[in-house]
Amino acid sequence: MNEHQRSILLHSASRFSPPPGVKLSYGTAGFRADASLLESTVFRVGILAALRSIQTRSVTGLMITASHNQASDNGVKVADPSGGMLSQHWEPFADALANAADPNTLLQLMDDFAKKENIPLEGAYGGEVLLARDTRPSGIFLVEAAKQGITSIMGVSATDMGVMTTPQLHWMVRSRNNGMEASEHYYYDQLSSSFRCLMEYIPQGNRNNNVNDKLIVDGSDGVGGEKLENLKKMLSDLSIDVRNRGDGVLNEGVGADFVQKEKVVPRGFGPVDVGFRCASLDGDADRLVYFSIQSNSNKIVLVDGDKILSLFALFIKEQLNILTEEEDGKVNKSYQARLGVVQTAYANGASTYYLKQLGLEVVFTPTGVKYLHEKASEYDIGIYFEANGHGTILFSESFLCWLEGRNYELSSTSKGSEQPKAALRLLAVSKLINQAMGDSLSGLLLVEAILKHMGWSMLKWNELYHDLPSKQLKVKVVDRTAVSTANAETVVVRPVGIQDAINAETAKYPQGRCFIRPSGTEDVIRVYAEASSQEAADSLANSVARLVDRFLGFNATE
Ligand SMILES: CC(=O)N[C@H]1[C@@H](OP(=O)(O)O)O[C@H](CO)[C@@H](O)[C@@H]1O
Ligand SMILES: [Mg+2]
Repeated sequence: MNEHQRSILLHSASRFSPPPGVKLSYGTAGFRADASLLESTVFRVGILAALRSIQTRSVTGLMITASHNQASDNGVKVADPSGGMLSQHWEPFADALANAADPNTLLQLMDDFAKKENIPLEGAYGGEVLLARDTRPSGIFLVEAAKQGITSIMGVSATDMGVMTTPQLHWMVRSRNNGMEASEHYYYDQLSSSFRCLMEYIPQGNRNNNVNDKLIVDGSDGVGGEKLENLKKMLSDLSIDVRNRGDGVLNEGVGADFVQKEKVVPRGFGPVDVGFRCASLDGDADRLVYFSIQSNSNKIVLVDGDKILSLFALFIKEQLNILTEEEDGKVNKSYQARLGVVQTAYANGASTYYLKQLGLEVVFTPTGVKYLHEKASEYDIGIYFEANGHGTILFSESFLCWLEGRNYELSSTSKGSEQPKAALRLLAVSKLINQAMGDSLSGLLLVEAILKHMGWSMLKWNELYHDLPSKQLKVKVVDRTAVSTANAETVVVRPVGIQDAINAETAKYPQGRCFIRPSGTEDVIRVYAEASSQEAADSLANSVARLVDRFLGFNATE
């Protein structure tokens, strides 16, 4: 890098020293920590996003959020030009940048990386980073640190999009790079118009089925509530009551993570809501779960990401079947779309069984949406979801091209039949559902449209299959990196011996399944267990947690 660039960087980096003794890692979802520790990290991620923009000659994104974590935490992550997560091969560089002890080390790292990756640092190529934050107050000063980082790279500008949901920011990055308008208005417009299109093609018999029509949404006191309020104004076919819009404490006793893990009624909901369809978003609105409240109790019936995935898969499969069937019942061989479903080991075993029974191809990846997203993008239509409610449907370019053509053909030859409607429905889904990442707002509209299409109540949807009882625990250990896993995190390869012990324990339980893995966002080992009864799942999880403690705990005996 030239002297001018060096001096700009040395000057700005000297104002953002990393907190001593703190080692951060990019993890499953970027850097996360107590907000007071993050200023230098965010500054450096600003540099990273700027370099990525120069290298790819495209717009990148920087999002400041700690999602479902407590309000005092914050975090930062980069959106790649596609709108997806930062390319995995940049993560070690992200770690090194964040942990560089002083400005000179930082510059040396940048020099080496820029050489290796062929990134010109002389300001010859302009770049741009879109940045946004969630509603955390600490986001205000962290955005400033990010801007300093971005603009300390010559030729790169920072465009502050303000307070946005994480999926909105990723959507905007993707749109900009596809040459489309990236405004928030256009985002709402695309979602609401494709939703209207889906409603228009609802089968006749189900149009006026108004049972339990109101949807009540818990906004987790985060960014999603307000955004949903805005979106709502553009929808006429849906009655939505938005609660927890930001007056209470973010993520405290509310939100998708709380509802999914605790399976109890979130704050702001009560007995008057029994019988209604309810949904929870998380703090940055990239997760969605549904639930209903059981009468006279604090308990809920949870309809999680696995069931949203199942509903989507069923609908997509139905539309594909209509579209590829010839009038006389034979299958049209012109295009056999590859439909794939992607889950993680946390998916309830009953959902996997159900999806396979439907004849779908189901594959597994490690936890973290970057892995699921990548896998799903290998299909013509790839549907992925984590049980916690993060997921989306990806459509390949070649499939969309074929679909556009088929739609054109059908609109002139088969007017009025189901086939053109199926093509239009699939095209509408591809516009409604966020192609950059899981998005609770677009996911919610698609769930609502499909329930209307099927004429189903939430109860009927929930009856698709019955979840196997499960239990999740966290165990604090001396060093969670001592655990390494294989086969999409279902088998522990290190420390030696623990997997045999887990197997022996699991074998004692009918329909037992259990795995452990180090969390990518918290300093814990997670234990997941499933069995034929809740007592059995609890007991299996507890015994395996004890095993983890024996092998890796503070008084380890193995
Ligand atoms: C069991 C669980 O819910 N794990 C979550 C959690 O990751 P961990 O690596 O398990 O901490 O946060 C991730 C980011 O939000 C999310 O992708 C993932 O599904
Ligand atoms: Mg989130």
